[in-house]
Amino acid sequence: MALMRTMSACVAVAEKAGGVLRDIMTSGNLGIIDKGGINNLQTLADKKAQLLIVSSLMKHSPKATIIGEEDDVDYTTEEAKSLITLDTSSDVLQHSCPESLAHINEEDLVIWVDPLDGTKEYTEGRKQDVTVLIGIAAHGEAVAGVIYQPWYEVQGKETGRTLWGVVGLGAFGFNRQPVPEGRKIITTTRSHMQQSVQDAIDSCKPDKLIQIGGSGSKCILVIEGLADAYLFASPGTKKWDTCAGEAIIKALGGKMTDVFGNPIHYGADVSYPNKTGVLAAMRDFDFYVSKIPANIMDR
Ligand SMILES: O=P(O)(O)O[C@H]1[C@H](O)[C@@H](O)[C@H](OP(=O)(O)O)[C@@H](O)[C@H]1O
Ligand SMILES: [Mg+2]
Ligand SMILES: [Mg+2]
Ligand SMILES: [Mg+2]
Repeated sequence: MALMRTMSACVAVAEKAGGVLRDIMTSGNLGIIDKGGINNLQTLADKKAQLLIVSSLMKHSPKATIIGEEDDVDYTTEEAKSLITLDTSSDVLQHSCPESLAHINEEDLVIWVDPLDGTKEYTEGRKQDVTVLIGIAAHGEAVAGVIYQPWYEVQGKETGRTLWGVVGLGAFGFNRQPVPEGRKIITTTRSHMQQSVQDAIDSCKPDKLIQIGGSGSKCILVIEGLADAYLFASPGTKKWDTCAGEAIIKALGGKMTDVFGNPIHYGADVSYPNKTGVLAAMRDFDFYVSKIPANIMDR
């Protein structure tokens, strides 16, 4: 039951953090900082949303390990205390924990927090690409996750939405489109395109390519059946970019690995970068793996 309790808090805090992203965007004062590297920005929203999420989860699930993207956040301040919320999601709590995960204790959990995925797009006003990502791993594997989309539109209104899932239970908060047999639509980076990424895509001969920002937004395309694979043959994403999406995709019967089909490990002691890229698909997974040249990232 520890997993469902923690997951119910993750869903509630992801939604609250989405409110922080909306408020700071509305204020117009984003406080953009360049963290170095290619298109690697931080804003006041990344920091405040992480402060809210991590302070709240430390209080709610004190025995879990929590790893957030931003490393310059002080959890001992008055601001941190004022942002703590112990809300939980009744949508999550109405479900029982799947038997396969019932033995997991709070101290087994590693929570990967990306308070604002798609920061570059956030600074450009590309709000549909922005998400809040919280993934939960146990014994090294992604087991549960929430993706909150603060600017998701319903009938022209930016109401936001929450997609969440637990492996062995299922995934909720979206409608999956019926997907024609054999279709190959690939989604990939918008702002980190390079030769290895293009070569891997070309080798799969997709029917169509969708380039959007953010790892969460690309996972959503796969989850909803609007894309068939998320393929990024390059270093660039980190464990907090992929854990939540991987858990939801797995909960739906799909798969996420590196581009060679090797599992991504999410234990507390792993290195953060996904050095050998990302591949996620709901079906035809082996087809995509078979098309990736073995030396794709050494060229
Ligand atoms: O949380 P941020 O830093 O916005 O996460 C980014 C990654 O840093 C970035 O590398 C990924 O690149 P693309 O948008 O080009 O795919 C992005 O997916 C985000 O996850
Ligand atoms: Mg970032
Ligand atoms: Mg990210
Ligand atoms: Mg981020």
